[in-house]
Amino acid sequence: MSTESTPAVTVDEDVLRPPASEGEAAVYVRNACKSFGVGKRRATVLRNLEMTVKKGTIYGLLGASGCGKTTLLSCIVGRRSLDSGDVLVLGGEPGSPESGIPGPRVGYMPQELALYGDFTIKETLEYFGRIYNLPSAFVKSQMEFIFKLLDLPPGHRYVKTLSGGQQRRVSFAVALFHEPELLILDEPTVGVDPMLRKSIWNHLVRLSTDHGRTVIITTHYIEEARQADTIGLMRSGHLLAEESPQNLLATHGLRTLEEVFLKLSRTERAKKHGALTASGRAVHPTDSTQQDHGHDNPAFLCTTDNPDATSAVASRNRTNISATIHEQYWKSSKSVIPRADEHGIVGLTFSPSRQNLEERISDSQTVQRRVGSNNNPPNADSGAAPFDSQEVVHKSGELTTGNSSASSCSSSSSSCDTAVATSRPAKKRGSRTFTLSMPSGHRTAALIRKNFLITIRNIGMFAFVFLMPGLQSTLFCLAIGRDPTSLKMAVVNEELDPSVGRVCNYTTDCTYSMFSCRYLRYLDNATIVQIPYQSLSDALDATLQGTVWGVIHFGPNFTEELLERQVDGNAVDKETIEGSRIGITLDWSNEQIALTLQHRLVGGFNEFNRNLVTSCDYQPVIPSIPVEFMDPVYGKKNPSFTDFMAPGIILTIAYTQAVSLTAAVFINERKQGLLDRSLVAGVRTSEILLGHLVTQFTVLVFQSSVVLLVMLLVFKITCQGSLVLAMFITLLQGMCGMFYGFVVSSLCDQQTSALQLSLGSFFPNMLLSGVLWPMEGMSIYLRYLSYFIPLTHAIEALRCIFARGWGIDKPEVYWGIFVNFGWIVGLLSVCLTIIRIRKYTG
Ligand SMILES: Nc1ncnc2c1ncn2[C@@H]1O[C@H](COP(=O)(O)OP(=O)(O)OP(=O)(O)O)[C@@H](O)[C@H]1O
Repeated sequence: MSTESTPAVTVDEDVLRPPASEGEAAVYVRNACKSFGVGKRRATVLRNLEMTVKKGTIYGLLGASGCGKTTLLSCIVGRRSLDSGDVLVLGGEPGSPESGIPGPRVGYMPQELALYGDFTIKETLEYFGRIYNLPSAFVKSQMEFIFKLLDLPPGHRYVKTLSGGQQRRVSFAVALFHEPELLILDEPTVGVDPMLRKSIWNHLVRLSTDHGRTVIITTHYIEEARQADTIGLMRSGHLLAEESPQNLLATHGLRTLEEVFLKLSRTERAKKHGALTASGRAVHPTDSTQQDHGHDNPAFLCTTDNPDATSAVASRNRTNISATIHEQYWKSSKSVIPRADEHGIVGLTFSPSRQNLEERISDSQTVQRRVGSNNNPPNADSGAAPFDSQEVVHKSGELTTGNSSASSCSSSSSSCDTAVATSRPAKKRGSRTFTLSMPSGHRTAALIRKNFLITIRNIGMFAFVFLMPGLQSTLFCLAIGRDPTSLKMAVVNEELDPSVGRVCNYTTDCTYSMFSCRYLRYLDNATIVQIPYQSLSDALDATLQGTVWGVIHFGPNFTEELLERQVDGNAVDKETIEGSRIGITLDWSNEQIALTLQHRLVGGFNEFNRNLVTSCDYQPVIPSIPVEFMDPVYGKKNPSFTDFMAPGIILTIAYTQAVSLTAAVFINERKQGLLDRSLVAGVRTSEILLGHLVTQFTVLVFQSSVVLLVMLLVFKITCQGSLVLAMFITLLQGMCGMFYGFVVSSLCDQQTSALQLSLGSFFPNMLLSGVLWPMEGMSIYLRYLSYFIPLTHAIEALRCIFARGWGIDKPEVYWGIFVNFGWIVGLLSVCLTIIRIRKYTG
């Protein structure tokens, strides 16, 4: 690899030290037990497993599918915890600052691809470079090197367009990229051709022998593991052997590792058979070495195998084991200080005291040199800021600080050894160091950038985010709340001559004799389409057939009877009343349409009546009722249903869009292994949440603005009050949806269950919150329930702003805001609790 382009940075002289001495252990596992499931479904995957990975060596972990390799690795990188037993990684328990896990001291390649399909190869490496805060010069030179080493396709190629083997190589490149002290690779050579496999192994050997890196690798190609320093042959959750390949072959007198593995498996099966026969239990003849589902050999029973084991015994065992392991570890290990600092990468470093650290920093300032090879990826802050001030550790009342380049400049490892050795006995098992961690700026910025890029690059997602809200609000305004038009009504006018088809010859003449025709003129033609019928029976039949929505019927003497009624007032007989009646028969199967027709027919009669008085000087046909509706206090006299529904629709769009964008964020990343990779790299859940929060909030502001603009400007929905307040309530509602989405996303493992939970919230929200129908129409019990729904109060508040022009001083408005805030805080707490319980914490 070229050394020309590497920048001058501050590093420790000790960084390029030779491989670690025999006694040093990078990973130390004792009595590891791990089970999945509960009760009868409980399956033990790791059984009292013991493993020692020496520093500066390659450890090949081999075993049949399902024997627990991935589970073991996930416990080593701290993504899962053991039921009992201990793991020490680089001098500390995973998750403790001493171990450097999570953080840049470890490079982890999970079994899943763990890549963003919408990133190019170059962007992928740059992204992880940003996560690790690597300087751009280092990223550039390292990229050249890695592209050549792994024979990667051109950097502009999108990951999703690569072949399976190419994608695995990119995933491998990510693990290698920052040149970590410990590489944990879960099947990196799957789907890789033999030539490239050889070059990968050569590179791993170079990393361990020349630069003292430690590698743990699982592979199904047993023979390629000959190049490893140590091989762990794993079966049924424990190691059958842990030896160098040469020793294994020599001891068993066999030619291949595969033969050794089969021999050991058979021996163990025979032991198991013996043990079970002795205990009177049958062994299934098809028990295979190829498919490993655990076994019941009492010799390998973990405490967790026995569900009845008392917690006291388990706890006592654990304490004894813990005490022993620590003693053994610190005896066997040379106990160098954890070396995140050795690489000059930002990381948590345990140090016995602030004073000691400061001494080391002051020493280090004299040791500056140009990096001779790329095995020491420097921190972007190298030489400028010795401390990553965001990573501050409180331990036993002391303040110690995570350090990048500064502590890497410590004068010598032996002084560090002394420092750690003296501090070690003070460490109490189980008293996990409390880490005060503010979200880091560079990681959060990288996550936000990543979220935006993914949103923009994914066409489906882009359309959903940027076009959907406008489309939804347009569709709502066009489809909902408008009055129905072109409703066919049969007209049977027996005043007219049947021989000419009973069609009115309209005229504006006041003396025109037929009131029936005069009335029909005042009907709203846009709403009612009049279809003449010869007889009442035909018209009723047409209504029964669904051809028309109803019938308007005038008797043969309609005009005379009406005039008689006008003259005689209340003294008319029953026959006159019936003869002067306009008979309306309606199809009420569609209430909204029938109500519209009723409204128009009555309205038309009022117009006809008024016109007779004003234009033609007639007396009113019927005396008007003594009720008059004055101008409304709020709203319009004839509001459209759209006005009523608009606030609810605006808030529903904001809520559902936010839920649908966030409900799957963790699920996707978790399934693809991206969450594990990010968390092992040192990304914190708070940063992931913050990253999504910033991205989604930006999207939400855009979406809410579009919805309000479409509704208010394009479709002229009335807003009497403050637009800023309306926007604020819409954003709050969107945030409720966002946090509900985060809860769903952290709770569900599958997209289908996330979808069900999201949809499950949509309908109760919609139906109970008063979006579709006034709350006053609900039963009193249902109303109480609806008061707990976040949408209910927000809709009420927005309606008051839109229709009444009220401000924040009114209880209806500020109550809507309070309730939304309450929901946001509640949902955030639930989300954080789930994350903590389900161990997504970084
Ligand atoms: N979350 C889980 N819940 C239940 N069982 C699990 C879970 N994860 C793993 N297992 C089970 O634990 C066993 C060991 O799985 P693991 O993935 O560790 O095997 P492996 O040796 O890595 O296999 P492979 O080589 O095929 O990847 C398997 O039987 C698997 O079904």
